Amino acid sequence: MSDDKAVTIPAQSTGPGRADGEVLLKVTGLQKHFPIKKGLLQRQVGAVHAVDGLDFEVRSGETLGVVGESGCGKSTMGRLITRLLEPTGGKVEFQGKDITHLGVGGMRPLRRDVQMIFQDPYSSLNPRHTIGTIIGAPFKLQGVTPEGGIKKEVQRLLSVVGLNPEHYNRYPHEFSGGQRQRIGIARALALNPKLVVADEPVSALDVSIQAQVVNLLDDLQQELGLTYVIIAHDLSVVRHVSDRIAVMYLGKIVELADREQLYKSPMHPYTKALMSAVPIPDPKRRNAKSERILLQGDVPSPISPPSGCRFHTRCWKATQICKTTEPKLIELRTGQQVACHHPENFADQAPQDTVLLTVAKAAAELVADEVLAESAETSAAVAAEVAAAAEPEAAAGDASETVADEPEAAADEAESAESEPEAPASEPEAPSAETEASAETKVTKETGDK
Ligand SMILES: Nc1ncnc2c1ncn2[C@@H]1O[C@H](COP(=O)(O)OP(=O)(O)OP(=O)(O)O)[C@@H](O)[C@H]1O
Repeated sequence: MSDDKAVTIPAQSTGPGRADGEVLLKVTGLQKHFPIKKGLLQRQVGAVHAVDGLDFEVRSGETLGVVGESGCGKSTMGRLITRLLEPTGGKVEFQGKDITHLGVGGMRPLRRDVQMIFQDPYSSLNPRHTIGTIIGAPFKLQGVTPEGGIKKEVQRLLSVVGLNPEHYNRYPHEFSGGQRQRIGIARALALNPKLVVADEPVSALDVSIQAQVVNLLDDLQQELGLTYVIIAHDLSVVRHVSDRIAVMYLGKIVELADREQLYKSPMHPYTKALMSAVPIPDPKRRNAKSERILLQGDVPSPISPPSGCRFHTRCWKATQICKTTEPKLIELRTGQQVACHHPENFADQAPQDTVLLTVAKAAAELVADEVLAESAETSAAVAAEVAAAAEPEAAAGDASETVADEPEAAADEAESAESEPEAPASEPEAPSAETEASAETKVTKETGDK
């Protein structure tokens, strides 16, 4: 989908309890490493860490949006949970049943319950088959005869997805892109599935058609009680249809939050960067906090992902701990999990670590001053709130002290993003010039090796 074109999709209905259903799908430590082989003997010389330890749940009736840049492992994740791919590690449970390593035979009954809609409506439909044959194929594969026969059921499905049932005998090339995607949706719905995984369902379509297909998916969810995992490379589509959103970066989930919370106060810097790239269609809001965050360089190779936090090579907040220690995905706020040492809109998780890496300073140059200042301000305000809530008594006595301390630390942070690193605000004593210089040299040397 083009970045400069905004998709105007009205906010979708969020029925009561839509996200409160039973857990339909549970994924634990899910991994997929594609081996890289070389030579005559086809020895394995490495692996593409496409999906590298995912943990999440999908509840009945909800829509989980999964976003991330190209190559971060979204499609692989989709194929793993629909069991089109065999995981390297971890566990996939569907309705409490472990389906991680089920064979073709074991998966057959489950194929009815879990369906996938593919990105490209041009290549995912066999051009030699009529749409009647295409949509009717799942019945034949499963040996199911619907009431009234396959033809009648296929015609019913055609009208459900907004196509003319009379077109049963036409071929895919006789339909437009949007209509072909409707055919793909009808095929996915044939066996009345519980979970539908849609991999970039609208990104191959014309912008004007995208909203129609998204609305169709939403209507079908209301009518048929479907559960969706919708994969997209940016937030402009999933923001309107998802109850929760998982943000992926290099094979990992870096943030998983309720839609509202993610938009109101994203915590991972990468989420913030992705959100800044979403065009704002409302002209009144065009100038409001819409500073675009440009990310430095490309996504690193999933063959040898960066150490620690994988985003540290492009993050404007990265410090030494980000390079050495992988942050765990933890629930910092109810309904919002994040894997970050220095989250936005929340108290710093590693406040002692304030010296920015050289790469972070380079990344900060691509981020508008306003964004850096706002980031420092909100983080400081939240930190003060958290401190006050944690120690109400102490806060009552030392309120002025606590509040006065935090913005200073934050101001240091903003400053250090632009200038040479300052002495860490929380250190009891400023480190000597020598210590500071050696820290900087070490960082420069290490990052120079990249
Ligand atoms: N069959 C495969 N063999 C080897 N590497 C693969 C295979 N499939 C995917 N990959 C690699 O795994 C990584 C993740 O790919 P994946 O398609 O899941 O990402 P994505 O986020 O869906 O990207 P896109 O939006 O471009 O499809 C990429 O580096 C890709 O090259």
